[in-house]
Amino acid sequence: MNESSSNQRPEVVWHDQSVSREDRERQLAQRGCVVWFTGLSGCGKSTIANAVDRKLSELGAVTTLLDGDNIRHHLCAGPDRLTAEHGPEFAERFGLGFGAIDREENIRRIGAVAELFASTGIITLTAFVSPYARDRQRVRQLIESVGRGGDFVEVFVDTPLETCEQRDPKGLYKKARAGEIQNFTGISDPYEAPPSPEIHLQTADKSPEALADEIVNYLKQNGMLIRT
Ligand SMILES: Nc1ncnc2c1ncn2[C@@H]1O[C@H](COP(=O)(O)OS(=O)(=O)O)[C@@H](OP(=O)(O)O)[C@H]1O
Ligand SMILES: Nc1ncnc2c1ncn2[C@@H]1O[C@H](COP(=O)(O)OP(=O)(O)O)[C@@H](O)[C@H]1O
Repeated sequence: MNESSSNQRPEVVWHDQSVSREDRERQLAQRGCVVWFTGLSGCGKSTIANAVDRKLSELGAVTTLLDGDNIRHHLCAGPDRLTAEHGPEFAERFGLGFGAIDREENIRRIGAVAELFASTGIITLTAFVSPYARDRQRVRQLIESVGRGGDFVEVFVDTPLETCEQRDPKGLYKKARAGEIQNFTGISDPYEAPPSPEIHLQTADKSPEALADEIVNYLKQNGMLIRT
């Protein structure tokens, strides 16, 4: 792949690497891809993604899991986490919150990291609310333009808001309803459901294990796991 045409600055030039993606995928006996979970807070993204990760690992696949709460500790930390070490100006510039532009940058960074993993032949699972269709579409474009069509597998974890709010494992819905958290997805901020995800998980009355099996079967059927 040659990205020099997309560079804005001529002094920054794309450098092809000597071990190709195909070499790495042959070695791993799998196809690098991004399995992108999206849905409301509490819909089950982390639980199902962890179950998929474990099942794939048991099948001998090489995987990684990027999970919202963890990524917001470091790569996409908020201003509060950055101030002590980097100072207020840096924290203000690079720290991310939950406004629309902050979420856009959050998803852009994660998309770029996911692309790096997928290009190394790794089955990359991501679990982010990612409420905006345009942000997810941009990641899809990146993954598929650097890799191949079908490398971006969007998984809509479709759990009704009422169920998520009943679960409320972190007490965030309660705080959002009380006005203590602003821009809370589903309460005071939008969630744009994917119109045509590769996998639409209707979670009602299904266990995380059963839902994870649906995803593993999709990956097997679509040639991501060459050894099985
Ligand atoms: N305002 C607001 N809206 C939504 N979610 C919030 C908010 N504030 C904090 N949280 C907690 O942060 C987790 C979502 O982070 P993400 O990085 O996945 O969000 S996003 O993709 O940028 O929209 C989300 O994690 P999950 O519950 O695992 O989805 C919440 O625990
Ligand atoms: N299919 C399911 N059925 C019942 N409970 C579930 C299911 N999936 C997740 N849960 C529970 O819902 C809560 C939120 O799940 P979690 O994976 O943390 O959601 P998210 O990552 O989308 O915020 C957890 O307590 C989890 O055990």
